[in-house]
Amino acid sequence: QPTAEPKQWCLADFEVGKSLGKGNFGHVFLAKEKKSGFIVALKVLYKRQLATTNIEKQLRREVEIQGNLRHPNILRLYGYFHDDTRVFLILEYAAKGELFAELQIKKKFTEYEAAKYVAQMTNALLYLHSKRVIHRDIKPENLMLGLNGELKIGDFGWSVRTGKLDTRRGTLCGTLDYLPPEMVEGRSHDKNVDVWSLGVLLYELIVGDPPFESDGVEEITYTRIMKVDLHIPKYVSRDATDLITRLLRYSSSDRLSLKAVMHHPFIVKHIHP
Ligand SMILES: COc1ccc(C(=O)Nc2ccccc2)cc1NC(=O)CCSCc1cnc2[nH]ccc2c1
Repeated sequence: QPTAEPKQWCLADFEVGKSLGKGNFGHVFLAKEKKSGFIVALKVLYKRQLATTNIEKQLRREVEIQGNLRHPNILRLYGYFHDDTRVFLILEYAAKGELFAELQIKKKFTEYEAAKYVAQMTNALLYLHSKRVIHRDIKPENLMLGLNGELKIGDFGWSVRTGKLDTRRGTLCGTLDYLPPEMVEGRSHDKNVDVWSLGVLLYELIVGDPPFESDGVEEITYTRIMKVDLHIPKYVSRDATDLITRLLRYSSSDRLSLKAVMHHPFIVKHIHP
C-alpha cells in the first residue's frame, strides 16, 4: 500500500464560487472540488504581499503541523497549491461563518451558549496542548462556526506568521484585548496564555465586550490588563463570575488548568445538567 502522497492540486480541480470575505492578507472563496463535489474554502494569498520569501517552507511546515491536527473544534487545512503569482490554501468550510459576526448580531450570548462555546474551545485547546501547540491567537474573529453551530478554531498563530497584529476589528486594540499580562509585558509565555484568552472569551461572550477594552486607547488597555482591572457586571451568575476570576489571574501559574475548566460548575451545570 503506497503511502498516500499528498495530491498535487491545481485551480482547475475546483469550481470557485462566491467570496467568503477578505481575511487578513487573503481573499477567501467558497469552492467545490470537481471530482468529489467536496465543498471547501479556498484562501488566495498573493505572493507579492507575503512577508517572507521562503513562504513555501513556512506553508509546508504549516500544512505538516496542521495536517496532523484532527479535531471537530479545529478548522482543517487540507493542503495548498500555487501558480506563479498566488498561493491557494485549501481549508475546511465553516458553514455558519465567524463567531464574531454572530456576537455582533446578538450583542451577547446566554450563559448556556457561552458555556457550550467555552467547553468546545477548552476541548480544542486540550487537544492542541497535547500536540504541544500553543498560543492560538484566540479571539472571536478567529473562531468559526460549523454547520451545527459547533465552534472551530479558525486560524493559527497569526502573530507568529507575520509578527503583525490583526487589525480586522479596525483598531489594533481589538487584538490587544486578548493578550495576557506576560505577553503585554514582553515576558516569556507558556500554554497558560490560552487559559487567560479563554477567560477573556468567556467574559466577552456573556457581557458582549472584552473585559479590558478602552475604546481604542491601547495604553489604557495595556494598563488594565497588567492590573487585571476586571469589573464583572452584577447580572453575571455566581458560577460564571467564579470561573472568569479563576482564569483571569495575573500570574499564569495561578490560572485554572484546562482540565479543571471542564469540571467547573459553570461548565458542568450547562453541559451535563
Ligand atoms: C486552519 O486555518 C488556517 C490555516 C492557515 C491559514 C493561513 O493563512 N496560513 C498562512 C498564511 C500566510 C502565509 C503562510 C500561511 C489560515 C487559516 N484560517 C483562516 O484564514 C481563517 C478561516 S478562512 C476559511 C473560511 C472557512 N469557512 C468560512 N465560512 C465563512 C467564511 C469562512 C472562511
